[in-house]
Amino acid sequence: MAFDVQIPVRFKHCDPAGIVFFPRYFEMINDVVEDWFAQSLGTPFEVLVKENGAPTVEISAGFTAPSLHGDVLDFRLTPVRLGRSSVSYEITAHCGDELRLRCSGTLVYIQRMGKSQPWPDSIRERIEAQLPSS
Ligand SMILES: CC(C)(COP(=O)(O)OP(=O)(O)OC[C@H]1O[C@@H](n2cnc3c(N)ncnc32)[C@H](O)[C@@H]1OP(=O)(O)O)[C@@H](O)C(=O)NCCC(=O)NCCSC(=O)c1cc(O)c2ccccc2c1O
Repeated sequence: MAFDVQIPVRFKHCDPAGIVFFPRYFEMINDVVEDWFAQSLGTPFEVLVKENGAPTVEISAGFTAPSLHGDVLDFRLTPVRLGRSSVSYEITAHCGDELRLRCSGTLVYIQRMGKSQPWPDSIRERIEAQLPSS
């Protein structure tokens, strides 16, 4: 089961050429992950960060067509691997039928500013239920 969210391309996202500048895509990707935790995993980051964290340890992205101010991007996040303390995901963003980006990333559940920790059962169970093989 995937998590879907729309993000409109705003003036602040665009470079002087009028297209989304790539660091802004990484901010959008983080927004998608934050929304996934809040809306789908039952743990908003503002709650999670009180005693824990979830830093990204690996991320890669490919950009297949430019996005313009006013476009509405349909982001889809799919968790693809769940470990003891890590989760790997894939994200796509489309505008209409056109693929604009692909991304794969891994984040790790940690003690605040510390070492990796096993996922709490409440989060683990929700991610497990969303893995493609489930
Ligand atoms: C995150 C670390 C502290 C982990 O180090 P540690 O020694 O505790 O654990 P391990 O090395 O044994 O690994 C645990 C776990 O992670 C998997 N893993 C580690 N590295 C990779 C990798 N490169 N690619 C894929 N997977 C990896 C490993 O296989 C283990 O998996 P299991 O499932 O088997 O447990 C340490 O790595 C670290 O500090 N890294 C630096 C992280 C960082 O600075 N990232 C930069 C961006 S910060 C960021 O994005 C971010 C920060 C926050 O504070 C947030 C807080 C809240 C929400 C989001 C945040 C956020 O996005």
